[in-house]
Amino acid sequence: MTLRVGLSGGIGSGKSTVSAQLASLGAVVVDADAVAREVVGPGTPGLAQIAERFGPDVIAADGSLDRPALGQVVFGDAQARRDLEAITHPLIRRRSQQLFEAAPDDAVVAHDVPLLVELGMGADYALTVIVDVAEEERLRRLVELRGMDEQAARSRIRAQADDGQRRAAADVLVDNSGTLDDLRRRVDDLWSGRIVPFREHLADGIPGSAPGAGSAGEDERLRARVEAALGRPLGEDVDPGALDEPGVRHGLRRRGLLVLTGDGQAAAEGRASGASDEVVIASADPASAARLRLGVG
Ligand SMILES: CC(C)(COP(=O)(O)OP(=O)(O)OC[C@H]1O[C@@H](n2cnc3c(N)ncnc32)[C@H](O)[C@@H]1O)[C@@H](O)C(=O)NCCC(=O)NCCS
Ligand SMILES: Nc1ncnc2c1ncn2[C@@H]1O[C@H](COP(=O)(O)OP(=O)(O)OP(=O)(O)O)[C@@H](O)[C@H]1O
Repeated sequence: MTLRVGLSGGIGSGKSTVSAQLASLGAVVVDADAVAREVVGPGTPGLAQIAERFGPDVIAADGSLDRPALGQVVFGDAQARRDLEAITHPLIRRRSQQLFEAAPDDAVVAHDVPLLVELGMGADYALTVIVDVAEEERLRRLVELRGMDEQAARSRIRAQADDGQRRAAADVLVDNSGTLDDLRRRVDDLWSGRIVPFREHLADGIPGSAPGAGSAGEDERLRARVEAALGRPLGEDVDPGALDEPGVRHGLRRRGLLVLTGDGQAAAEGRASGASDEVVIASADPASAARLRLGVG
C-alpha cells in the first residue's frame, strides 16, 4: 500500500523545494502544476476547450497555450478562473490518478498540489504537509528571487486560501521562514521522523499488540482522540460507515490515528466497512501500544 502524502502551501512557500528534497529521499512526486501543464499541451482536448472558452488571445503563435496571457485573465476574474478550473481540474485529477497507480506498491507518493486546501483534498492523504511562510515573505521571495511582478503575485495570493486556513488543514507544518538550510533539516526530520516510520508501520500491518495492550492512560487518550474525530462519544459499537466519512477519516489522521480491519491490516481508503466485523483504531506512532477495538454495530 502506498503512503500518500499531500504537500501544499501558498504560492512561493517552497513546495517545489520541499518536493525536490522528498524526491531525492526516495518519494515518488506527483506535481499538480506539471500535470496541469501536460493536460493542456499542444494538440490536447484540454487546450481546445480553453481556446473555445477564452478565444485566440490566449493561444501563442506556435499553437501552445500563452500562459502569461491566460494568467492575466483568470487571476483578475474569479468567474474566468472557475471556468478554467472546470476545464482543467477533471483532466488533472484523471492524469494524477494514473500517476498514483503507476507508483510502486510500497512507495511514498508526495502529491505537490497548490490548491489542496481550497479543493478540500485533505482526506485523500495519510498525512497533509503544509509549507508555512507568512504572506509578505512569500511575496518578497516571488518578487526578488523569482522576478515576478508584485501585482501579479498579489492577485494569485488573493485567489488562494489564507495562511490560517492552510494551517488548520495541516497534519504537519513545515516552517520555511528561515534559511534554505533550515528547511533542508526540517524536511530530513519530516522524512525520517514521520514519513518513514508511518510507511513501516503500514507495511508491517501494525505489528505487536492486541487491542487494550496500551497502558490504561494510553487507551483512554486514544479513545478521547477517536471521540474528538467523530464529534461524539463512542458507545460499545460503532457504525464503520461513520469512520469512512471523509471528514472523520481526515479527523482521525490529523490526530495521528489509523483505522485497521479486525485482523490488523491497515484499512484501505473507504474500506473500514469491508469484510471484517470489527475495526481497530491504532495510533500511527509506532511507539504506542494503544489499540481500540470497535464491534461493528
Ligand atoms: C493560469 C495558468 C495558465 C497560469 O500559468 P503559469 O505558468 O503562469 O503558472 P503555473 O501554472 O506555473 O502556476 C504557478 C502557481 O500559481 C498558482 N495557481 C495556479 N492556478 C491557480 C488557481 N486556479 N487558483 C489559485 N492559484 C493558482 C499556484 O500557486 C501555482 O503553483 C495556470 O496556472 C493554470 O492553468 N491554472 C489552472 C489549473 C490549476 O488550477 N492549477 C493548479 C494546480 S491544481
Ligand atoms: N528558506 C528559503 N530562503 C530563501 N529562499 C527560499 C527559501 N525557500 C524557498 N526559497 C526560494 O523561494 C522561491 C519560491 O520557492 P519554491 O519555488 O520552492 O515555492 P513554491 O511553493 O513551489 O512556489 P509555486 O507556488 O510558485 O509553485 C524560490 O525562488 C526558492 O528558491
